[in-house]
Amino acid sequence: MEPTPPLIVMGVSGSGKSTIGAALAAALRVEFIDGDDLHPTANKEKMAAGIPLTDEDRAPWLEIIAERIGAERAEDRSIVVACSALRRRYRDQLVSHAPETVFVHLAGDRALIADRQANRQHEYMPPSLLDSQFATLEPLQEDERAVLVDPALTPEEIVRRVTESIGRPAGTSR
Ligand SMILES: Nc1ncnc2c1ncn2[C@@H]1O[C@H](COP(=O)(O)OP(=O)(O)OP(=O)(O)O)[C@@H](O)[C@H]1O
Ligand SMILES: O=C(O)[C@H](O)[C@@H](O)[C@H](O)[C@H](O)CO
Repeated sequence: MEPTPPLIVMGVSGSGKSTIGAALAAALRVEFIDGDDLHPTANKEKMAAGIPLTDEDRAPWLEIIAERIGAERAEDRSIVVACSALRRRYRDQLVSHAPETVFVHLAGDRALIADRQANRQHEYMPPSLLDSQFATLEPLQEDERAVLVDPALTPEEIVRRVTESIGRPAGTSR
């Protein structure tokens, strides 16, 4: 079997990246890292103040994540990462050290995601930034390795679909 590719669980704020990323990593028995935890403090403060990040704000953060994926690959290890990855150029940067990486896009209905955001606590991300998240989101393109899933499904069903589509049904680690 080919090794499990790195996975980046992407989507707007509140789409379920942290929840699904952790569940996928557990199913695949690989490490999980949450991009939320890797933002510089200045980025967190900006978002907490209700100001969307710019390309310049995101670039160093994306680089940290890209290098981390590359470091795992150099050790022949897969990884699951939760990262918004909203724009094509961000995604290209994220996979620059591991082009076999597969994006899992939690492509959801705005009303569902707004409802979930309203019912959770977040360290720094206010629901008011959801519009800018959707405005920034660029759909995956045909030449990107990706699996699209609806975040309205249960986490168990999402994990089942993703692991099947990458040829790694849950529990069959590399
Ligand atoms: N498939 C699902 N079914 C039901 N509830 C879900 C599902 N996925 C996530 N949730 C819930 O939706 C809320 C948002 O999920 P989560 O925090 O994982 O999203 P996120 O994309 O990581 O958000 P952010 O990027 O803002 O940190 C949480 O309360 C979580 O428990
Ligand atoms: O690119 C971005 O705008 C950010 O990564 C946001 O998406 C948040 O960090 C994350 O979703 C937590 O709410």
